[in-house]
Amino acid sequence: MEGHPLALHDVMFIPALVAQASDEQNKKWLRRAQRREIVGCYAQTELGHGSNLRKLETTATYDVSTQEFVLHTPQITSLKWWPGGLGKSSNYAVVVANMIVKEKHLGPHSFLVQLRDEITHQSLKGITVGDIGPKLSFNAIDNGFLGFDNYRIPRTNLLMRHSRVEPDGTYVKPPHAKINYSAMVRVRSHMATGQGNFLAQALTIAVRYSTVRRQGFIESGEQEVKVLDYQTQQHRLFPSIAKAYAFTFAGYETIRLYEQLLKEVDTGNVSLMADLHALTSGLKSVVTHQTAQGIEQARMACGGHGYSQASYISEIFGVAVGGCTYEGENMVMLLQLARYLVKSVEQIKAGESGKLGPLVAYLAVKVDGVDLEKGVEEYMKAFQHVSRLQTWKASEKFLKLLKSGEKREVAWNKSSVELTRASRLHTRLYIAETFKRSVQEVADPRLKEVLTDLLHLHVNYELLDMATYALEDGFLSSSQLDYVRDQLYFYLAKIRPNAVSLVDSWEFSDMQLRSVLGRRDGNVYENLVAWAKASPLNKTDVLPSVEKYLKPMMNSKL
Ligand SMILES: CCCCC/C=C\C/C=C\C/C=C\C/C=C\C/C=C\CC/C=C/C(=O)SCCNC(=O)CCNC(=O)[C@H](O)C(C)(C)COP(=O)(O)OP(=O)(O)OC[C@H]1O[C@@H](n2cnc3c(N)ncnc32)[C@H](O)[C@@H]1OP(=O)(O)O
Ligand SMILES: Cc1cc2nc3c(=O)[nH]c(=O)nc-3n(C[C@H](O)[C@H](O)[C@H](O)COP(=O)(O)OP(=O)(O)OC[C@H]3O[C@@H](n4cnc5c(N)ncnc54)[C@H](O)[C@@H]3O)c2cc1C
Repeated sequence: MEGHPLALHDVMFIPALVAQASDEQNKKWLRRAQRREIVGCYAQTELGHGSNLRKLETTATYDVSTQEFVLHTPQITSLKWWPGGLGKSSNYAVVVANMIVKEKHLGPHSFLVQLRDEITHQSLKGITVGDIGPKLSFNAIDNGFLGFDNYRIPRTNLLMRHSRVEPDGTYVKPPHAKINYSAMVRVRSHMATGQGNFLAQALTIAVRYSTVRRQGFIESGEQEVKVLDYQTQQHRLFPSIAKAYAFTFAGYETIRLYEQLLKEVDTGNVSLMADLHALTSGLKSVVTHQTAQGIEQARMACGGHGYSQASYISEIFGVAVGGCTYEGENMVMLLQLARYLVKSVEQIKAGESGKLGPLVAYLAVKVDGVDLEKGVEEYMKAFQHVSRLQTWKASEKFLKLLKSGEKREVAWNKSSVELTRASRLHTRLYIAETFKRSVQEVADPRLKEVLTDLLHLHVNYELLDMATYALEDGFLSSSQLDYVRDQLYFYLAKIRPNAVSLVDSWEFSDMQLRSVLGRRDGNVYENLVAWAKASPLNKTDVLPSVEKYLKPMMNSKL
């Protein structure tokens, strides 16, 4: 769980080579990387800049006389800072640097750079590299820093699948300005399934423990109840079970889209890039945020024992919450999606609704009301309505400020909270729709029935959570919201008998979960005692600190 020092080799280094190095370059590097003859990482973020890539300070200046790039980090803030696996494990890196050719700044480009000797593993001359120190989590990964002192690499180490620098310094542009960002888009496409998996682990622990833990009574009786029978406990855990499934389904779709994008880019078609960038920016932000919230609720649902490291939930939280920051800070990424949404509104206003992509076509279609009792399709229309309402409101606010003479960037900043709200609602609609589509495709009738219950729980929970938007313009009445509440409580109770099976179906082994509370056999109490006895503090009855500190204090006459 604490991560693996070679994780970034597989997660970003190899994918960056696959997507950005030419076939000829990959003949030299890819097989070696796949065989782990060389170990690499993805070094982009700097001490002074992570979000704003256009301001990266590391430069790669082309020297036409030697046909080399000179890599340089001119000041402290230019040091690469954060890349996973960079500090100690990697001997190579894909380094993102601002490329300068014939004094022209050509923006961020990726280079393959050797950092350490392949035999001795010592850092090479001109390179300063090390570990950045302990973090909230991921402490088995050596996130590192990296500086270059006019460090030279061959021209051919610029990754040249999409753009090139010829020996004489002629620059051949890529087919899309942001094609060099593909390694990030890839990870973002995988994050919904990855985060769904973290959420699923925490829920497995909390749900299993909630069937072992007995406390209090619902009705007076002989035996105290399992805490999972409390409606509040179900409300804490079951909507997150639905989300873990929903995120996984949404993630499968974005992974498929990314694979399709890779193929299309190779044939020169970059039309999917903007859509996938917008979609994955929103999805990574909503999913990581909701996952962190869900894991924290799972921890609290385990009461005091949830706070013990024996639960292992705090470890899962630490790793998962990193996703709110890495691969693009969540607010920054929500604002990327918002750009796309505002552009869509502008297209509609210009009478070009026909040009809208399938995921935003609903922004042009007004719905007057819904009959929620007719089922999930009507809920989808309600989600569309609230997302459309907020997207139009936020866009109009921005466009009005622009019209009043504000600079574009200032108008944007003044509208940004509303814009991020629109992005979240749009993404939650997408998650609900992929959940619905995925459940429709399930062939096994018994499985379909249980997943349909989860889908119903999800749409009722989500709609209630968005109620302010739906009430704002009278789209939903308070009696409709009462119906949503009743449905929510109905599905909590309906899911209860299947709750343990739903988490067991994820098939985490005890070794994976590392949790005393979430043990498959349910023998929690005896193992908690064994776990406590194994604490290093219990190795001796009396600690050395007693002689050193306690006794002098206790014997003092003051
Ligand atoms: C088997 C695979 C496994 C994968 C597993 C991955 C995750 C699994 C989950 C859990 C993990 C499990 C175990 C853990 C193991 C390891 C940990 C995993 C990963 C951690 C590694 C982390 C790595 C990193 O963090 S790398 C650094 C990431 N950095 C960022 O994300 C920076 C964010 N900033 C940006 O991306 C950009 O600066 C920006 C915000 C997008 C702005 O870019 P800029 O150039 O300034 O452009 P703009 O002027 O704003 O926009 C111009 C125009 O371009 C459009 N645009 C921008 N980007 C893109 C793009 N990528 N594609 C297409 N279009 C783009 C933008 O929208 C705008 O368009 P417009 O003008 O039409 O509006
Ligand atoms: C666990 C972990 C692993 C990482 N792994 C890697 C790696 O392998 N390789 C790599 O290169 N990097 C890696 N990173 C770095 C990571 O990608 C960046 O930290 C991340 O992109 C955020 O950038 P930042 O640190 O500059 O945040 P900042 O941009 O400084 O964020 C600070 C605050 O400013 C706000 N903000 C910034 N810009 C804007 C804006 N335009 N509009 C509104 N608000 C804004 C943010 O929302 C945030 O609230 C990793 C980070 C972590 C935590």
